[in-house]
Amino acid sequence: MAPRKLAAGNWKMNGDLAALAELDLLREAHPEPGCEVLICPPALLIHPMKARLGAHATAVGGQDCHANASGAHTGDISASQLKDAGATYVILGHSERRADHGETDADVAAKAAAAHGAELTAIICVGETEAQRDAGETLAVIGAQLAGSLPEGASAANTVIAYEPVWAIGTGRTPTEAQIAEVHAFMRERIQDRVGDADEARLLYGGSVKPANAAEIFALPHVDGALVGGASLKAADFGAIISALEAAR
Ligand SMILES: O=C(CO)COP(=O)(O)O
Repeated sequence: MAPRKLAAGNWKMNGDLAALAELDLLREAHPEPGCEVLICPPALLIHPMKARLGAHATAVGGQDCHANASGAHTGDISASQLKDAGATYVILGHSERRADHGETDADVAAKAAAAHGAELTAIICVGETEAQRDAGETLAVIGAQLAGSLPEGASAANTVIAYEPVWAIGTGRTPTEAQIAEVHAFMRERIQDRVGDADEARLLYGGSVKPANAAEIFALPHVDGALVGGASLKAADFGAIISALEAAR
C-alpha cells in the first residue's frame, strides 16, 4: 500500500496565540482533508493549538525534544511532555537545529529513540549544504545522515524522513525535479534495511515549497508530501499546498 500522504507545517520560531486564528480558516477550507495534515508550532502553542482544532483531523507536533525522559535539563522539553500537550509528531535534526545547536546524527538518533518511546512519530530531517552539492557529495551526505540519525526500532510507522536541502530553506530556490527525484529514490532504497518496509515510509520534501510549485513536487516519484516552513504560516498558502497534495497521484 502506498504511504498516506502528509502535509506538514513547521512554524519554526513564529506565531503566537493570536496566530491560531489561521487554524479556523484552514478548518473551514479543509473540513475533511484528503491527506494527513500536521502543524508543528513552537512548543508553547501545542496545547492551545490542539484545543483550537477541536475534532478536526489536523495533527500537532513539536520541533525538537530532549533525548532523556526527564531530569535536570533547564530549558529542554521531553518527548513525553510533547505527547502530554497533545503532540503526536516531533521534527528532529532540522538543519537549523544541527547548525544553531550543534546537533549531530547521534544526537538526532537518541532524540528519535526518545520520541518513539513516548509514542511520537519522528520526522527526521536530512539535507546537503550548497557546498556539498557543488562538490558532488549530496548522496554521500544524505546516506551518512540516514545511517547515523535513524535509531534502532525505527519503522515505517514511527518514522518519517524529510529531505530538506539546506540551500533551499527559506531561499525561494528549489532543486530541479530530477534532483529531488534522485534523492528520494536513493532514500527509499537506503532505509529499506532500517525500517522494514521502506515502501510504507513517508518521504517528505522540504525547502521553499509554496502553492506555485507544490503540484510539480508532489507529482515526483517517492515524494509522499512536504515539510513546509514559511508557507505554512498562512492558511491560504498552506491550504493550497494541502489541495495540491490531495490532488496528487
Ligand atoms: O525548513 C523548512 C521546513 O522545515 C522549509 O522552510 P521554507 O518552506 O520556509 O523554505
